[in-house]
Amino acid sequence: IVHSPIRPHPCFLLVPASEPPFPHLQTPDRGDAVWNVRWALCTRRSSGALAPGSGATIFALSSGQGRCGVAVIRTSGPASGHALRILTAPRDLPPARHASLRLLSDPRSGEPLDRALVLWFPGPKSFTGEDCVEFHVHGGPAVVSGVLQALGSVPGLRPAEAGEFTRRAFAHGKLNLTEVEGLADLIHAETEAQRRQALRQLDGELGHLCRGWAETLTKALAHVEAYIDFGEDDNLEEGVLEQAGIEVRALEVALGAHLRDARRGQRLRSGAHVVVTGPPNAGKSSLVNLLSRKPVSIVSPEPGTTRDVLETPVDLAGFPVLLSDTAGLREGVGPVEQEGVRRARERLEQADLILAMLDASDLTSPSSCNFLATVVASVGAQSPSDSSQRVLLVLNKSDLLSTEGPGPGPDMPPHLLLSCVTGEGLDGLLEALRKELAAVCGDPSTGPPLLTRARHQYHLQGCLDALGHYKQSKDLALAAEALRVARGHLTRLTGGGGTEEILDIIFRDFCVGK
Ligand SMILES: Nc1nc2c(ncn2[C@@H]2O[C@H](COP(=O)(O)OP(=O)(O)OP(=O)(O)O)[C@@H](O)[C@H]2O)c(=O)[nH]1
Ligand SMILES: [K+]
Ligand SMILES: [Mg+2]
Repeated sequence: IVHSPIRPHPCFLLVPASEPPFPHLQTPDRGDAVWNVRWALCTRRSSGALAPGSGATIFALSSGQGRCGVAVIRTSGPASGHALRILTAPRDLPPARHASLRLLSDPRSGEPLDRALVLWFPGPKSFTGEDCVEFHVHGGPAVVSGVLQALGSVPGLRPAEAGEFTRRAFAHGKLNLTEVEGLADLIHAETEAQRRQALRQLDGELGHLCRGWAETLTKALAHVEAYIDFGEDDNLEEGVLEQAGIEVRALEVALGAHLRDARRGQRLRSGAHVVVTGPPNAGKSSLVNLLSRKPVSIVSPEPGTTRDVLETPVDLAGFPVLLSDTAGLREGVGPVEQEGVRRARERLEQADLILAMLDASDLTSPSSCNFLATVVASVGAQSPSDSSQRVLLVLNKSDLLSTEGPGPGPDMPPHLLLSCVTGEGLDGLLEALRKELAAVCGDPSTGPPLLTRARHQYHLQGCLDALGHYKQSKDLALAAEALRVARGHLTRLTGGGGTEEILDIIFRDFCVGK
């Protein structure tokens, strides 16, 4: 099988020249690659096995590429059971959802391919909701390609496209859209916090929350529609409109709270911006190298060594971070360094968290005092709410304190002592970073489920705006429409639709007409 990674390029099925399953086709010359591909395309058309459409059964290597201990090959679709039977002939289907040891052989030549564990998942109790099979084979490339070729020779089977198993799971209602996103994030998670957040989303927490909110809106809509239809009717319970108003206001508060947090989940997905700043020679580059455990920046005793902004992705205490080293802040220098200072200030404005660094043995120098008075004071003065920048003051070169200076006085703002040379104070700094990053990114092990994508934020904001229209509209029909728009945003967030449930609720919640 040659599987093109470029979508939507088709996958070519190469059938061994020795065993043409279609006698009316001419056998290609061995080793003639182009011929082989053309010939395979002919057989593909003749067999109809690769016809597009969800009726097809798909197969793919689901574990990573390359040599490994065990490789997992999956199939999904109606011909899965047939394929399993053919590859494990003469044995019959194993019991459902039990690992069974089977000899796999090529259905065309009867040649043994591997002794493997096979799992049979009859639909709908499977990942995709369709009949699925898993082959746990030995992970050598020859075994894997042998089994893939054998599967490709079974009529009705074709190689899966990227993401097709998950798409089928979504189509069969096994996962909603936010869960699909969580699954994608889980596969790509690089840090612990990212993994936790993705797992929570895959578990459906965000989807669950949205469904709860959508239900509230459906109920409010049912109240309003009942009032429109049966307002004159004595049998309608009193205060239905007031009840809808109360529910909408409570929802507005909840949505507002989540939207205020909106950037946090996205930061956790794509990394928080942490910028190291300070006067020249404070040891900023030394700290960046220490935190990233690699020589990202040049360190030297010469002030003004770093000119450009140097950024490096790091895992800080389990959080994904884009760490930037910047030029030391000072005035009255040459044009190149001045440009470096300009870039440093620009980067500082984009920071989620600022690591402000000073030389602890040089706190009384003009550059230190100036830095404390301008940068640290101005950032620290902002309210420490989640939307504003956060700052950690680090006093470096603590190893020089006893010998060279008196150390920080009592009026120094809250700070951490560190020595990049001896490593003293690094644990304390990492712990402080963990706390700050948990505030910047949201702590995925505790807080409410986070909005991890701009799409989530868009729909929640759309919902909130529509609720605003609801409150403003004097006409009941327009109010009902605003609720419908609001609810549409929530259902689209989880990838759903449908309006039928409203009627159900009208008749379940009310005793209209008794
Ligand atoms: N004693 C001691 N020296 C340190 C420490 N950290 C850094 N240094 C030294 O301080 C000097 C400056 O370090 P850098 O990391 O280049 O400082 P910087 O803030 O990046 O300097 P610029 O890029 O020029 O602004 C180097 O000679 C380092 O070896 C420390 O904790 N203790
Ligand atoms: K330096
Ligand atoms: Mg530097």
